[in-house]
Amino acid sequence: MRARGLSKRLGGNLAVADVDLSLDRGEVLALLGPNGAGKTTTVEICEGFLRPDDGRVRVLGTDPFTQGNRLRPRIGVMPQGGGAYPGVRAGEMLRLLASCCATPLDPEWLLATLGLSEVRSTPYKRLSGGQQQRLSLACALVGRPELVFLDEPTAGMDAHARNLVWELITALRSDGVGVLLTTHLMEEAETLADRVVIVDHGRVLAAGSPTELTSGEERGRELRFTSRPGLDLELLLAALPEGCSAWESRPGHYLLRGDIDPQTISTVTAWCARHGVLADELRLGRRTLEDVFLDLTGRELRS
Ligand SMILES: Nc1ncnc2c1ncn2[C@@H]1O[C@H](COP(=O)(O)OP(=O)(O)OP(=O)(O)O)[C@@H](O)[C@H]1O
Repeated sequence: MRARGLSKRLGGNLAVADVDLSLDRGEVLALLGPNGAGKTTTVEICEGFLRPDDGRVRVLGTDPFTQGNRLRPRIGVMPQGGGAYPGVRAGEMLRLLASCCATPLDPEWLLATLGLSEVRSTPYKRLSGGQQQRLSLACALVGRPELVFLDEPTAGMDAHARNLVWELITALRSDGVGVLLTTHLMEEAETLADRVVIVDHGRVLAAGSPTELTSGEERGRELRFTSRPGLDLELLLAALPEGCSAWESRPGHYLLRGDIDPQTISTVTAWCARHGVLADELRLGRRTLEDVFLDLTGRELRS
């Protein structure tokens, strides 16, 4: 899949602004961003449900909007919120879909893999939110798609169900399926994705593998901690070795970058002691995707 310069205006808002994406077979691409970032709109353009105002997208060699009939049998779509006739039973729905596909997966196998065997005879409306989500995923996969679009695939799931879904997505990748998923969970993007595209307000803020986004040799290590806002960093900076930088990334959140060794940590805690405050949540290591988002926008991903 290749998309270049996608833009879409919805209700006066620029929901998607000049977005580039690419996804190969056997690859997981995560669109990571907070609510309203434009993830669903971008995915719906790639699925062919929305026509972009600008830009071009090709999915499996087709234009998804004008050649949807050719494309649909080859892709799987798990929309946000799912949706089905309320009285239909889980197994019945999956078998019905399987009967429309040329070479379907075994519905019973899919139900078992997603932990749904025991609710195969339960009407859709009586399934929990997480079970409805998993059934929606099973429906997206039953036709053995070459490429799948998963919009917030684990939203509302408990940890056990989420792990089942993560394992299945990993297995899809091993089978050569391309997976485009949206998420606002950085753990999900970090665990599953080969490449992550961070979006906010419809725009791509950063793109790369989780390692590229979170490390980068030039950045060195990072030390983060929280404390009282507005601490005077002058004394700390003077005591730090050359090449270290320190700043308050947002009120009460302090960040040090550079060649951080045990002495640096001792300097930081001594500086805190001089201010009569505790260095809370002191954390040394590489950045998380959450940190990347915070550094780019000054906001938390979940906000
Ligand atoms: N049909 C619509 N009419 C007007 N504005 C819309 C419409 N659909 C979405 N928007 C707006 O477009 C922007 C992007 O929405 P979109 O649903 O693509 O974001 P998202 O990243 O998927 O968010 P979420 O995680 O909440 O689903 C938001 O500002 C949203 O309010």
